[in-house]
Amino acid sequence: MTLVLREVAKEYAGSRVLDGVGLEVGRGDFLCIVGASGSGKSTLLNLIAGLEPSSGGTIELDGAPVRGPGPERGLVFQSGALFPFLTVAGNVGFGLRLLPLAAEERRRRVEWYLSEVGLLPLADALPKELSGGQRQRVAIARALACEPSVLLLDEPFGALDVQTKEDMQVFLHQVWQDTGATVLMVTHDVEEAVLLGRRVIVLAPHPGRVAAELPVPLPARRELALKRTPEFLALRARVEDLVRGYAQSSV
Ligand SMILES: Nc1ncnc2c1ncn2[C@@H]1O[C@H](COP(=O)(O)OP(=O)(O)OP(=O)(O)O)[C@@H](O)[C@H]1O
Repeated sequence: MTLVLREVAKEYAGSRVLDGVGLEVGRGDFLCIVGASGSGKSTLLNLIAGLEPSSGGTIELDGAPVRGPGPERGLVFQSGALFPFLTVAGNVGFGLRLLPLAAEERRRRVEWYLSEVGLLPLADALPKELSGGQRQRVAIARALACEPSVLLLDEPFGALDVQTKEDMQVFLHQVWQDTGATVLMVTHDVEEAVLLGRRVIVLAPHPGRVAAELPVPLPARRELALKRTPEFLALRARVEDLVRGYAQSSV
C-alpha cells in the first residue's frame, strides 16, 4: 500500500487553504501531521478520505486516484460518532456489511477487533453506556475491522481527559504494532505526534503546505516514560518551535 500526494491544493470560495502538498505514506508507516490551527490538517485528511474533492494535484492509493470514500481507508474522528441505536458489536460490524464477506468471517472480525481493543465483554452494550475512551476504542475497532490499507485519524483523542488520552495513545501504538496497520494521524498535540509517529510532518498555514518533515528516531516501543527522556524533549521542542514559528511568520 502506498499513498502518494502530489501538489495537492484546496480552495474554498477562492481562498487557498492547501497549496502544493506532497507526501508519501508506505505500508506499516505511522505518520503524524501537526500544524497551527487553520493550517489545513483536517482538510488534508478529508481530501485523502475522499470526503471532499481537491482543487488541484493528485492523491493516489496504490496508483489509483482517490475519487471518493472507500473501505480501504478507515476513518476515526474526534468524536467517535457511533450509531447510538447499535450495540458495540453492531457498531464494529457495521462497515463489514458493505464488504463481500461471509457471515462467519464478519463474526470473526467483530470478535477479533473487539478483543484487540479490550471491549469483548462490552459487546452487547450500547454507546451511551460507555466512557469517552471506550467509545473511541469502538470507533477504532470499527475502522480496523474493515482491514483498511490506511487508517486515517483526525484528533482521535482530542476530546478525552489527559489520563484517558495517554492510555489511548499507548493502546493505539500497541494496536499499530499488533496489526501492522498503516496510520496517518492529524493532531494539534505535538507531544502526541512525537510519541506515536515514525515521522512527523509540520504544516505551515496560509496556505497550508508541508513545511518540514522529521523522522522520529525513538525506540520502536513507545512508552509514556519516553516523554521524560532528553531525546524526546529535544524533538518535541524542535517540532513545537517549527509549528509556532510558521504560525507567527504567516500572520
Ligand atoms: N467547508 C469549509 N468551507 C470554507 N472554509 C473551510 C471549510 N473547511 C475548512 N475551511 C477553512 O480552511 C482552513 C483550514 O481548516 P482546517 O480545519 O483544515 O484546519 P486545521 O489545521 O485542521 O485546524 P484545527 O487545528 O483548528 O482543527 C481554515 O481557515 C478553515 O476556516
